Amino acid sequence: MHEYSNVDVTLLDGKLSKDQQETKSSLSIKKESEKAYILLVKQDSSNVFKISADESLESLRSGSVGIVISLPKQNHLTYLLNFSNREDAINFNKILASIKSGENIDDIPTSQFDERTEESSAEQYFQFYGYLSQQQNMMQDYIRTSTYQRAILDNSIDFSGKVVLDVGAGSGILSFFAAQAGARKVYAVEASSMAQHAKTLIDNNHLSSRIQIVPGKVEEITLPEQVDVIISEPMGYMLYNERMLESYIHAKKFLKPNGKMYPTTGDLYVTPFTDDALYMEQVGKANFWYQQSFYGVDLTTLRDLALEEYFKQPVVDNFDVRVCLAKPIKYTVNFLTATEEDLYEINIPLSFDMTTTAVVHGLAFWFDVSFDGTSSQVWLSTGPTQPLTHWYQVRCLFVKPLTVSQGQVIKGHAILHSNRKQSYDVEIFLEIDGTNISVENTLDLKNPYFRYPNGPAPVPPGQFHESPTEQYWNGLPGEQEASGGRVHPNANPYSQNCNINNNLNSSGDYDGTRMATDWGWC
Ligand SMILES: C[S@@+](CC[C@H](N)C(=O)[O-])C[C@H]1O[C@@H](n2cnc3c(N)ncnc32)[C@H](O)[C@@H]1O
Repeated sequence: MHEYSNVDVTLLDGKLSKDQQETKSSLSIKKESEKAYILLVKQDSSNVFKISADESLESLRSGSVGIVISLPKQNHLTYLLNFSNREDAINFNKILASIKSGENIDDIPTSQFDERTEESSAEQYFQFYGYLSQQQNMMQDYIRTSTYQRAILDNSIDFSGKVVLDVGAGSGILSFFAAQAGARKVYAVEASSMAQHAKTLIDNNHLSSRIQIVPGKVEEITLPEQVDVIISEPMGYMLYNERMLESYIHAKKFLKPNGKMYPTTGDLYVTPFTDDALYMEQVGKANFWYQQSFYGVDLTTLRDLALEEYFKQPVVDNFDVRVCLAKPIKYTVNFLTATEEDLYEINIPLSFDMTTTAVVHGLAFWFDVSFDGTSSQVWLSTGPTQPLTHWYQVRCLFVKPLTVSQGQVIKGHAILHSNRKQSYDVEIFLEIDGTNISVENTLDLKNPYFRYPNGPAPVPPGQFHESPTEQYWNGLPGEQEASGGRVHPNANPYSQNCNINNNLNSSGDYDGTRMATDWGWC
């Protein structure tokens, strides 16, 4: 069934009685005995009309939220339906078009989410988020959760007495922060079975009068009122994985004019990197298939395919920022102004001035998001110079690296093509400017290689410009004075922040979305 709330209806030839002209009715398209019907129901549950939706029905968009429908079989009665938002009007019109073209109503996707998602992907995705352990994994990412709490509490002026929508509430943790900041009402929308657990937490924290769980997908639920603020944590690997940002943007149909979005902007950074160890590791794995007599079997014909397969996997881990070869390029999305369509294909033109001669093995990615509150702007960064988060950083390798000389310019692009697996195919291309020497690859962001970092990222070789032994011993306590009290030049930037103890889930499997990690406390 397809449902739309808060629809105003007007009979254009004026025959609709005053009683029938009840505003804010709910409209649905239903199937009964193999026939599709449009049903308009008033708030008191009485019917305004029930008409059969078939090929004879005529419809026309009128403005951004209006649709005129005309019923030739009923003396050309003509109604103007004004929807509460543009998305609903577009969706309703699309469904009418499908019905008129003879499509079975059961085969028509019920929402924007369904339209862009394979059923099997959605099933696995929401099953994953139904586990308490997965919610815990995110909640225990201290940098992530603390930054959200600071962003909300530092801007309590945006929340106090306000109505808030939490998109993908999970455990409800962000809804609790909104309540702590004084929100009058929070609608916590959650599509997985975690919704029930969140309700338990809300009841037990005596907040059921202020936080209301709304089970379901944000694309498919209705709310009784428009909201002042939308909060969410929709970021996946490389910012865009999971395609949940589209659900976050979709939720703007519930936002009052000039409402706020927490987070407000997302910046994806891209830069070329060099890392022989990573490159050789991937080639080494594929070289297993070079064997001519593995238990007496010749495997060699599959070696090239294996290489292709390994290099299709984006690598999720952390690295020392010195593997980066140029200042990163930034691609910004403002969630207040972006549309869902803007995220279908993300095209990032690239141009880097090489300040050193190097072998470029691929492109490195990370992201920052900002919370633009009225009192203060707060940032959450997943960059290699910042404390590690459960998003790590992501690197996409070329099968053949590119050797570039100092002073040369490399140009190209990174294009993220969305797919129906709630992820992206990542197309990367680089060319040395003024030559025809280029490299390219297309990777599958849905299937990354988790290269679990067990401690600080190693310093790239060749970074010492003084004797490391002298530096170390002169830097020991008691030697501070002798060394001029300088900070050890190769101090691990993370060691002061967090001890990260990563464990894969017990089966060692990739869990489909975010890696199962066990976050140690700082
Ligand atoms: C990354 S988790 C964040 C959970 C929680 N907000 C937090 O910060 O800890 C995303 C949550 O959004 C839910 N979700 C994803 N897409 C959704 C959608 N379209 N509608 C409703 N919930 C969704 C998932 O089930 C998951 O629990």
